[in-house]
Amino acid sequence: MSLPMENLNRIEILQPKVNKIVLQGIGKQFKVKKNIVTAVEHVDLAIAEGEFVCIVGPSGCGKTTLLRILAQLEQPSTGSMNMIHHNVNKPLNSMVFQEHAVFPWMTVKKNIAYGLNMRKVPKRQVEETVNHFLAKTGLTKFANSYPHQLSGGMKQRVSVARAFANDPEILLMDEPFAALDEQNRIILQQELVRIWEESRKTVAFITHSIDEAIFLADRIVVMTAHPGTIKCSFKIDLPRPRRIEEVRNSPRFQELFNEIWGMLKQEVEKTKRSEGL
Ligand SMILES: Nc1ncnc2c1ncn2[C@@H]1O[C@H](COP(=O)(O)OP(=O)(O)OP(=O)(O)O)[C@@H](O)[C@H]1O
Repeated sequence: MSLPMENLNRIEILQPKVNKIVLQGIGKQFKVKKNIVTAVEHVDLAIAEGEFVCIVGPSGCGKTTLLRILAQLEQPSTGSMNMIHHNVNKPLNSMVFQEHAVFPWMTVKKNIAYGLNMRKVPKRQVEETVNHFLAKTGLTKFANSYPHQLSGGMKQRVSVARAFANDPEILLMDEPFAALDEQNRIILQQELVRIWEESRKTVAFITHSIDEAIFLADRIVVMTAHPGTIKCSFKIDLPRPRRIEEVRNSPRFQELFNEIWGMLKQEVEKTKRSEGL
């Protein structure tokens, strides 16, 4: 069931969970030569502690801009953002990008350990954590390899392992599997779900794929066409732990897909019209 914007806040207040992230009236404008481009406007969004939220929306609607605001890489032009940071000795957030942003001069092991070493975590703990996430992402055999010796899917695994090993309170993921072939994408989605179900970190994950969003998320937020704002939100009431075959074969998956696509399609069509297509 889609939730119109006016019901969103009321429902979020009724949720017993604590909000980890609260965005109110967020807007972002960029100056391009003499013009002003409004990337996002009037974004009201709350993400609960431990919630996995996927954000979908038509191309150019401002998803990445919103994620960069959450990562504090971009300053909003309007509105306010509050994030609860429980343990200041750990990072508030880590970001995983579409293109595997790994350090080419470091081995897989060193890449995964990077954030922990920067925080001067004791060596033994670094070793344990790195070995744990090497195993979780199937990279143990490649611990001493360099990124150029790995496939695209394996490099993206390194990025995911590094983000989890860093142990942030919030994970921000910008289409992390978009550049992968379908088989690798499915395997990484399944691995991500498995790792996340153990840690239950707060996640904001951008994707163009409704299938991927339904499989991963507790809630899917649909954005409008450019300039992007929040259109509606869908609770994904599929049981966990999730297995991709079971999810895709369930009648509920089809229902959710149709409802979400119904909402998203209108925005994609608006985008096409505005581009004169
Ligand atoms: N640094 C910038 N300077 C100027 N304009 C920008 C900048 N970053 C984003 N924009 C503009 O803001 C709008 C939203 O861009 P953004 O990349 O956030 O969208 P998106 O939904 O992530 O797109 P896509 O799905 O295609 O990746 C676009 O019109 C884009 O051109």
